[in-house]
Amino acid sequence: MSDVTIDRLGLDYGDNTVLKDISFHVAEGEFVTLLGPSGCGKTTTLMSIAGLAAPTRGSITCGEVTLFDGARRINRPPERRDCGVVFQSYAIWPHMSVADNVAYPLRLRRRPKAEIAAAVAETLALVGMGDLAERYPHELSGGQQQRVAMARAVVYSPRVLLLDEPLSNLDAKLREQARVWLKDIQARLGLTTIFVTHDQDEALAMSDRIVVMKDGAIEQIGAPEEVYREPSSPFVASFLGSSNLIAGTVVGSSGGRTDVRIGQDGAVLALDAPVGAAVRDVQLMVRPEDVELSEQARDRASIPVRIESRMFLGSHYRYGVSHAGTSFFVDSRDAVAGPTAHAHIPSGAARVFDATSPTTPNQEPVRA
Ligand SMILES: Nc1ncnc2c1ncn2[C@@H]1O[C@H](COP(=O)(O)OP(=O)(O)OP(=O)(O)O)[C@@H](O)[C@H]1O
Repeated sequence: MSDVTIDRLGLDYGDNTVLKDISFHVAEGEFVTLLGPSGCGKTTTLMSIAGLAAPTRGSITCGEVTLFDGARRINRPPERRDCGVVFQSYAIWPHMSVADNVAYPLRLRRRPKAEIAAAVAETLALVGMGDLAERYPHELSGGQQQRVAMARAVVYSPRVLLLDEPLSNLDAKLREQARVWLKDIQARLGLTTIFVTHDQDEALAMSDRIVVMKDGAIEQIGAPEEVYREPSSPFVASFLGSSNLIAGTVVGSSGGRTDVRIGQDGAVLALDAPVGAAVRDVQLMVRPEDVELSEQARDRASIPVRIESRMFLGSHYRYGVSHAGTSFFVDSRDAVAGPTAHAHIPSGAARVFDATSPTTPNQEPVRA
């Protein structure tokens, strides 16, 4: 088995607690992404698994093998962890040819020459670099160097693949192509993979599950659709995709439905979202793409808005609108003339968060 279990992993640099006892599990063959803003501890988590950072407490296991256990003082050296690592910088040897770079992990493991030659040829073919085996890194493009780094990481069939922002040095177009081939190789080899990025699009596009991190703690773990559509906190909502966070006041609730007034004196929205009995001040999370904008009022739930700004984003327009002193964004495929219009927020489109409770790790949305 090559599943990975992180159990209450903590890491301090002096007084600075960088990992706050985090726990998650990566199933065999699964592609899990650590996503979060700069400094939240993604790389430290990955490097702890690789054996290149020193956790203070907790444990890391891969299948039956304990890689690290603070209480039992177990700390396997990196070369005995069987983890293939690809760094943002690629870290391929400049003085070695492509073939020698890829052969390097096998030579370290003292594999027979014929086996090395066969594995290098097979792996270079896998990453589409078969014709460039004799080139040196300075004779390669960034995308090709990245393929060499990937080939070197997978050539010895590691139990786990650890990827630290491997696509971030590529330009936008190459990056999109690289997502596809990297995911394809991972799936073909069935490699248990942990991927670090701060790019939400990359995380949504590639992952089986996403671990959203903030300040050394886990905010939410779930499938891409789940963390996008059902964020557990305003932080997750605003980190993944565009979100409006609209201040409101609960003016009534019953049977899983809640009436929320926008701002102090705006319209009242009837929402399919339960809230706790004592909750009054709330934040509504609504995605711009879920709000509809029309020139005429459609029904009683239509909200009159003033159009404050308009951006053309290719596939749609993004309008900045205001209603009773509250501003939010609305996406619309069609141009709307303005200066006034009507916004329609479907009853199921908003998530309701208690505005008075701090955003704590793993916080669930407000429930009845
Ligand atoms: N060797 C170190 N000594 C002291 N503090 C460190 C060390 N390495 C990392 N840190 C701190 O640990 C925190 C987490 O860093 P880490 O690199 O894991 O974040 P990250 O989420 O990967 O960020 P980024 O996306 O910018 O790489 C940061 O506050 C960083 O300054």
